[in-house]
Amino acid sequence: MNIAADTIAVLVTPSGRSAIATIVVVGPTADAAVDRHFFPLGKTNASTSSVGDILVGHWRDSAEGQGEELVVSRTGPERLEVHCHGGVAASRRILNHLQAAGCREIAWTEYAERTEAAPTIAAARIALARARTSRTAAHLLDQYNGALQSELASIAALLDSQETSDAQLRITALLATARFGLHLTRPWKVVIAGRPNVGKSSLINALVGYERAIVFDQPGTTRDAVTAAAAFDGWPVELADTAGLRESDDAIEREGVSRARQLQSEADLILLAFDASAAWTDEDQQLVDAHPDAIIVHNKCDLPISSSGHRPAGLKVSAQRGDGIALLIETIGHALVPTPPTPETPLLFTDEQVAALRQAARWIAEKNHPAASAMLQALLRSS
Ligand SMILES: Nc1nc2c(ncn2[C@@H]2O[C@H](COP(=O)(O)OP(=O)(O)OP(=O)(O)O)[C@@H](O)[C@H]2O)c(=O)[nH]1
Ligand SMILES: [Mg+2]
Repeated sequence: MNIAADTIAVLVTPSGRSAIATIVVVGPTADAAVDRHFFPLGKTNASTSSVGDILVGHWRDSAEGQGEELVVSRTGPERLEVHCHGGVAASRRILNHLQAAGCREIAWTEYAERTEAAPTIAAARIALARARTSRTAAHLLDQYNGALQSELASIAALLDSQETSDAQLRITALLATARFGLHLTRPWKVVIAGRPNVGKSSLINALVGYERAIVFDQPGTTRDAVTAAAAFDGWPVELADTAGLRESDDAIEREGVSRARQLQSEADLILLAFDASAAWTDEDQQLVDAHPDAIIVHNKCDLPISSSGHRPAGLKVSAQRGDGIALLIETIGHALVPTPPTPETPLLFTDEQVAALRQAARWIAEKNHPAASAMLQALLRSS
């Protein structure tokens, strides 16, 4: 049987462990490809089914016995869905059969791009699958429902009617959303830094609620950076515990300290931890001066607080007892997103969107309005 190559097969469920996997087969030869391997229990097969039909049967190739029992449903004139066992091997086997029957396999992301009405909508659908919290998903759902799309259309209309300064203002406002928007699919990076033995590992454990990092009463315990996924106030965070900052003769510890400094430079937010029961030192002050935007955390507040030295204001916590941890979590959430966007706010949430809008802004500044307009049109509509 000669089956044309413009029929596609795509796995639309994630490749994790799930009960059921769904493979969409769409194109002029979808029926023939499925009929090769699907043997229904009833009289109706893929070719003779009507839209809405759900068929139960077995999937096998000629060399196999019974094959796998599964369900095929017709969801369009040239569109079938195969619902099989959710294991990776089960869906792979069916995809291999469909490929051998002439279907072209594509990734679900490409399928989203082909089937959604516009690039920003497809991008939102792809990003939604990567959202880690319901709060980030809500903002992405707004974009899926057209918030960004309609803002881009308004800007394009302004450009077309020569209202370029308004268009420029709206683009600038949109670009300002990128810092937040890009984090909807990438966790904010929060690093806990401080001198050895102040309780950094204890803090990460208290913040994530389980024993992620080793806590020990010897300074220099944490060598390599330890990360944990968490969500604060609904914002996904990658929390990193790092080696205590000090000069050391130990090569491994030195490597840990250099890794700690590297992570600090990449962080969205730094928590500087100090031991409240110990005297405030010049080294402590140097750390605070080097990171003026950091959240200062005075740990071990269950012990008598040392009054020696000029200890700056900060959050008082006890990682060991849990005192102050709830307030610290709230403070982190607020520091990451001081003013969360209201529902339905248009947001830029991919690097491509940011690059395109920056380029459009440059073109408007250079008075090349047709190029800026074309850039927006490319974002608005699939080619
Ligand atoms: N009393 C008291 N002790 C604490 C508290 N937090 C940590 N400790 C103790 O302080 C010691 C060091 O704690 P860690 O969490 O390992 O400190 P660290 O900053 O990660 O240390 P390094 O990895 O060596 O840099 C341990 O003995 C902890 O039990 C606290 O809130 N109160
Ligand atoms: Mg540690």
